[in-house]
Parts: sequence; C-alpha cells; structure tokens
Amino acid sequence: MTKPYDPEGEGARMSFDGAMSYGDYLQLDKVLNAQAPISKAHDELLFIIQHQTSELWMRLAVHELTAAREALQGADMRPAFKMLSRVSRIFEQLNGAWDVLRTMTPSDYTTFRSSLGQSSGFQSYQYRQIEFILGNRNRAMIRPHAHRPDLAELLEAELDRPSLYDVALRALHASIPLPETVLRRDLALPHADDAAVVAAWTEVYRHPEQHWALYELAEKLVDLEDYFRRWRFNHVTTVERVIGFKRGTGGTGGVSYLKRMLEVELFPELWHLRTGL
Ligand code: HEM
Ligand SMILES: N[C@@H](CC(=O)c1ccccc1NC=O)C(=O)O
Repeated sequence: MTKPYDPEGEGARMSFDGAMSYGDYLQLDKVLNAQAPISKAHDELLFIIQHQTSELWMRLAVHELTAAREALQGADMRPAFKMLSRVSRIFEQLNGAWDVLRTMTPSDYTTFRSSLGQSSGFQSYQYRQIEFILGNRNRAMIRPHAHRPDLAELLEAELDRPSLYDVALRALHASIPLPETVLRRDLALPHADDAAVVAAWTEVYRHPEQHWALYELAEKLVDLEDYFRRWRFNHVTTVERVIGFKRGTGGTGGVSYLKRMLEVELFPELWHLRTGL
C-alpha cells in the first residue's frame, strides 16, 4: 500500500490564521452567499446562478471595452486588439452558458416565474452599459434605473462619451478623411449608416497591406458583433422555448421585442462594405 498523499509534506500551507486564503482573496463568503431563491422550485438556483455568472462576465466585458476604447485613442492601437479579442471570447462563454439554461423546460420555469415579479434582464444596467459603449444608444433605456440615481448617472455619462465605433471611425479618419457630420454626430444617438464611411472601409479592405492596423481593427469589431448577435439569437430562441409568446416580466412583448433587437447593427458599414468588394 502506498502512503496517501500528504500535501503538507510537500510544503502546502495548511494554516491560514492571519494569512490571506483563497476564499479571503476571492471574497467567497460574499459571492456564495448571494444566491437566495425565493421559491421552493428546484430550478430557481440554476436561474440565479446563470444570471449572476452572466453579470460577472459582463463586468469584465465593460472593463475590457472601456480600456479598449481608451487604447484606440492612443498612437498604438494594438493593445486594444487583444482586449477586443477577449471580449469576443467572453461572449462565446456567455453563448455556451445557454446550453445549461436550456435544460430548464417551460414546466420547470412556470414553477417559479411568478416569484420574479416585474424584474427582468431588461433592467440589467451592465448589459445596457455594454450596448451604450458599443454604440446602441437610446436614452429611454435609462428610465428603468431612475430609482437608482447612481446607475442612471453611470449610463447617462456613457451617452456623453464617444462609442467604441466612434473612436474606431476617428482612427479611420486619420488615414482616410471622413465627413464632419460623422465625426461630430450627437453622441446620445446611435451612429447612422453613412456612405462615405462604407467607402473608407472599402478602401481599407481593398488594400489591407496599406492599412493593416485598420483592417485588423475592422475584423476585431466584426468578430465582436458576430458573437454579440449570437448571444441575442440564443437568448430569443431560449425565451421562445421557455415562455413562447407570453409578455415579458419587464413589460415588453417578449419574443417580439427580442426579435426586433436582432435587427440592430452596431457597426453597419463594416457589414455593408462586403457587398461591394
Ligand atoms: C428562461 C430564461 C429567460 C427568459 C424566459 C428571458 C426572458 C426575457 C424577456 C421576455 C425579455 C424582454 C424584456 C421583458 O422582460 O419584457 C428579456 C430581456 C433581457 N434578458 Fe432575458 N430571459 C431569460 C434569460 C436571460 C439570461 C440568462 C440573461 C443573462 C443575463 C438575460 C438577460 C436579458 C437582457 C440583458 C435583456 C434585455 C435585452 C434587450 O433589451 O435587448 N435573460 N428576457
Ligand atoms: N423576463 C423573463 C424573466 C427573466 O428572464 C428574468 C427575471 C429576473 C431576472 C432576470 C431575468 N432574465 C432575463 O430577462 C420573463 O418574462 O419570464
């Protein structure tokens, strides 16, 4: 008989009296005590954890997107590419997570849906912040946060800043001049599709070797929007599977609202240029 493995013999620390442990560093008491199902339904814990983990990944996405936007304003765009790639991977992670939630049937969900009251993902301020950073801006979406002035202000502040795409267009302008109307748009509104911007991106895609950094930036953005679209599609499909065409707890039409959001184009010219190449 071999002796059972003794971690202490190898030097593993066993006493954490007064020293920072794994759980201390990660504040696991707070994180793992933040799941409080309000019904007796078996699946409510899945529902809570699915949303809490999504919010954690969204927190990282906001962090990366904010830093990427700043990096794109500097002389060297390359550090931003790494951050944008990471955000795409975060969305891939969120997309994979739907497979777990899909194990919840309509029969399971109806056992606790009424406990949710009028709460809904529609009121996720981090999701709205991501949409605003990316450029899908609509001041009306701040209204559900009026009862939390700190969050309403955070979102309002985002509408005063250029979006990630605005910053990308300014970088494009440094090589291929764009109209003033594009560069001086009302930041609180979504960017409107513009023929001169399509022409400028077309130039980049026709001569990638001359505009390599812009070409790479464009593809990073397309990648990000691609993954984001998949998130929207997975969401609406899961919703239809679980609640059919019922109205949402947030008060929208439910699937009809989410289908409308599938039409959003974050970086329209990057998609439109492809037809003309
Ligand atoms: C069974 C699972 C789910 C159902 C039935 C569901 C249902 C809905 C519905 C009906 C809406 C429209 C707003 C309303 O409530 O009226 C909505 C919006 C939303 N949900 Fe979910 N959802 C589910 C899971 C999730 C998950 C896992 C997340 C991840 C955080 C999420 C995040 C969101 C967000 C961010 C919105 C706002 C979308 C937008 O404004 O474009 N949902 N959901
Ligand atoms: N809107 C969902 C409820 C819902 O999914 C939800 C409720 C509370 C917290 C997050 C949620 N997730 C996404 O909307 C519904 O209508 O059933």
